[in-house]
Amino acid sequence: MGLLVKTLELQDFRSFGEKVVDLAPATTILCGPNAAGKTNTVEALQLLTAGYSFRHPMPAQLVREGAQTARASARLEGDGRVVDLRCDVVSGRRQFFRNGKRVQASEVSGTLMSVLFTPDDLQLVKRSASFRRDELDDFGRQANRGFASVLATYTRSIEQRNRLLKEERPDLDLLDAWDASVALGGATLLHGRLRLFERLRAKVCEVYGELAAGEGLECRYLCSLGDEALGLSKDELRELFCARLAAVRPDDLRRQQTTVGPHRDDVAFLIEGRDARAYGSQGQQRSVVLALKMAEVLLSAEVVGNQPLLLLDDVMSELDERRREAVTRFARRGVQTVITTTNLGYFSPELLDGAEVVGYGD
Ligand SMILES: Nc1ncnc2c1ncn2[C@@H]1O[C@H](COP(=O)(O)OP(=O)(O)OP(=O)(O)O)[C@@H](O)[C@H]1O
Repeated sequence: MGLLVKTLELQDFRSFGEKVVDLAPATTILCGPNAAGKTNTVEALQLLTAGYSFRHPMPAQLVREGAQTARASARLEGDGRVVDLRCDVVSGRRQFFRNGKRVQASEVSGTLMSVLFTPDDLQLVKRSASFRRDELDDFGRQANRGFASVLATYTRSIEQRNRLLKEERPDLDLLDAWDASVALGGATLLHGRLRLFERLRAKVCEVYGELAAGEGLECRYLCSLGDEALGLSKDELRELFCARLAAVRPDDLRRQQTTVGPHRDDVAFLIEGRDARAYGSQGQQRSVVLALKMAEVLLSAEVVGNQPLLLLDDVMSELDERRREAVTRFARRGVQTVITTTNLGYFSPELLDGAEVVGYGD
């Protein structure tokens, strides 16, 4: 069965003074009018399970206006275990605790993974490459504890290299040193990202086939180091990255930025061989995103050996009936799911039947 969230407690968190929500083992529907705090609740659940929030707030924004500190805590139970997760916001800093012991945000995420799906995600195929990279990296941060620090180290070295490139007369010895550091960090990041992508790819295609009556989907990782990077070892990737940095150096100096590396990569989705970004209908693009989210749920279960928590924020109103039914079937497969809505009319009688409805607002 694995770990399930039993209770969420919020104190001076976002719009709440005090709030306690008991979650059902299967589906909990948070229903209420706009601005009632439904997304704030989902945000707290994501923070406690993933260690970050999709809204990327400054810590102080999590504290209720007029209060000094905020607290979100969750009790998880399952397999004879009880785990208490807590996030305090004190003096503008977030502090995470597991069973009362202080831990890093990256350590929180290994306890129970979560997959969040919001209406903004439905644009994922159409949006710029950074959104697709972030989707992979956010998943990677939860799936592998080391991934977050590898990503942070690489991002810092790219920032430093770019800063140097922007100087009037960049010190070329220093640039050599940054190239070595960018190549090392970038190779580690790319290696981890590609392994994750490979595992996710098979599942996305399989789920898409089910959603779109057998229509064929192909997912490709578009690597700025070239297709020869795919399948290389970490050391080989570092060598390739070093060579590419040397080759593009004149261009990088002119453009004052690093033009190759995992921070420039993208993911392409091809439906029946045609790029979904350029040619896909809105419905096809939405099915790709839905398949991606479902694939993340399936892969989370494999990675941590526990079904993840599925968070669906106001997404049902954005989906047509066929895709809502697909989500409903998925939610009924034994994945603990929290869904927010302003209107229960979007839910089928089968979903409502097995769900706990929690009223928000008036
Ligand atoms: N730090 C804070 N202090 C006080 N109120 C806050 C804070 N942060 C957010 N809010 C309030 O929380 C409310 C938004 O809550 P939330 O986004 O959870 O609404 P919702 O129920 O999901 O609404 P919708 O159905 O429109 O998406 C807003 O009124 C906002 O002003």
